[in-house]
Amino acid sequence: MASNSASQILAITKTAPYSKPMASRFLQSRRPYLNLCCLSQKFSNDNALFCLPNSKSFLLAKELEERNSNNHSPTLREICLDHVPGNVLRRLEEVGYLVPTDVQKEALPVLFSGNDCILHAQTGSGKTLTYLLLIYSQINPKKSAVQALIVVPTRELGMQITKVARMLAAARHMGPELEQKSYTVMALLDGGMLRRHKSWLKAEPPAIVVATIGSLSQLLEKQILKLDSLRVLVVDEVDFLFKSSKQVSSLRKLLTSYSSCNNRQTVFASASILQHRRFRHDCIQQKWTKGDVVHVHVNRIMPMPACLYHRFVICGRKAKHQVLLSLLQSDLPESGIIFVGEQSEKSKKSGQAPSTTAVIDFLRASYEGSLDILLLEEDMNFNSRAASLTDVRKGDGYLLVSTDIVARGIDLPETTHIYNFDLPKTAIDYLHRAGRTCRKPFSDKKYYVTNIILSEERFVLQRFENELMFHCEELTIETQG
Ligand SMILES: Nc1ncnc2c1ncn2[C@@H]1O[C@H](COP(=O)(O)OP(=O)(O)OP(=O)(O)O)[C@@H](O)[C@H]1O
Repeated sequence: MASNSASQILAITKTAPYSKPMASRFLQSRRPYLNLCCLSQKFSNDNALFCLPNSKSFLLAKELEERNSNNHSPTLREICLDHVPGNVLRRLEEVGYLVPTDVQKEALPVLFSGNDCILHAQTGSGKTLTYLLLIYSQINPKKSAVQALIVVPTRELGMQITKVARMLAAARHMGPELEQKSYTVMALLDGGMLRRHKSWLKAEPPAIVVATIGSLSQLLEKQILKLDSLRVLVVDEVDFLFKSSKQVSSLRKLLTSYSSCNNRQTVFASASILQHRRFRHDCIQQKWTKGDVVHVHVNRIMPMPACLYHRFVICGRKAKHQVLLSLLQSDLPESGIIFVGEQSEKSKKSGQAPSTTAVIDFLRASYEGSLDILLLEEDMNFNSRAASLTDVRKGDGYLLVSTDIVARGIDLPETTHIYNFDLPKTAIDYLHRAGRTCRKPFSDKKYYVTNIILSEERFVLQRFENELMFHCEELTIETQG
């Protein structure tokens, strides 16, 4: 460790066990000494620079270093060493993934030892990185064949996972021996440009494919996509896919006919696997996985993250919009998602506008805050859906009005508030909607889920509370007009 007390800048070497959030948490416990807003950090290959604002910095850095030497909790690098290529590990550190989350700590050793795995951990706990690291440990970039396949329920989630997979593959510090060949990742998602994908698949199959089941099935049936060299198969949001009557038969076929569990490692991931013992049994019976599949269940007594704070407001149907507005005015979210129920077929047939439109129109007319008001729902075309998510990710702050289409897997870490304008249908849907916030694994900030309900819906919410073991606090709102 080197210190420069004049400028109070410290260079701490061998900081691998410390991520920015972890260092921040440590320093936060010494808040009287520090104004954390002034803390910044830069990572190079193995070193980090902590810029600390006052004369206590040397002391703190020394303590950090001591902890460093006493710390037995393995870093992500230590867990992945000998399995994941060095260029991917360096990329991990460049983007700030240094300390493993609980699911990464528990599941990666199991996965690296070759077991099939049911990854069952809270929303926002880092399951994506877990299975991507397994994939990078297994695939050979020099081989031109599909070696890993990730199946997802929606185009939006597929785009997000493709981005993370490509980000890990984009190694800037590769040695000359690795520079010639990098990992290729293809997104085969509903609404994509399938003709272009077909020629690409034939000419030079990518190492990793991220796919929705519909697009995937078409290409498998036409034998344009072959899975002979498949080493890892991941099914993300597995409970959702098995529940979907449209997708389940194609999924079963993929798991047993197009490839065999004996020739691949299989990973099923979700924050909600109901009757998980039964599911594991089915996995083995149906030969979706090998017989020694491991159920990695993290935080089993707490299905939802502890940093979520749940509230409800009871009001009449006509007052809901006004209550939402009052909540936005008092909460001042950094960014928020407003979940609205899907339009029923009956209401569609009668030519009524969907509830999302009514909420959007109301907010555009009445909301005077600085957040962008955006819409994302199934009935929009794929380009408009992508445009909404791009706008959301621009980082200027948003209020995203959406249906359950964004409830599964979508990672928008800036979201501080969730509003259930309409209650979800099931406790599992509640869990996934709520899980669109609280997505910074080492943060101890509080995040809010607020339910705007009619008095007769109170028992439904109470049922969710019992099932998911959380407490929801009543809020009274004074509305204008
Ligand atoms: N080791 C890590 N250190 C810091 N941040 C991490 C780490 N692992 C994952 N993250 C971040 O945590 C967030 C949530 O991760 P991810 O999307 O994988 O959650 P998930 O478990 O798949 O959640 P869901 O069940 O909702 O899909 C992401 O923003 C990701 O970048």
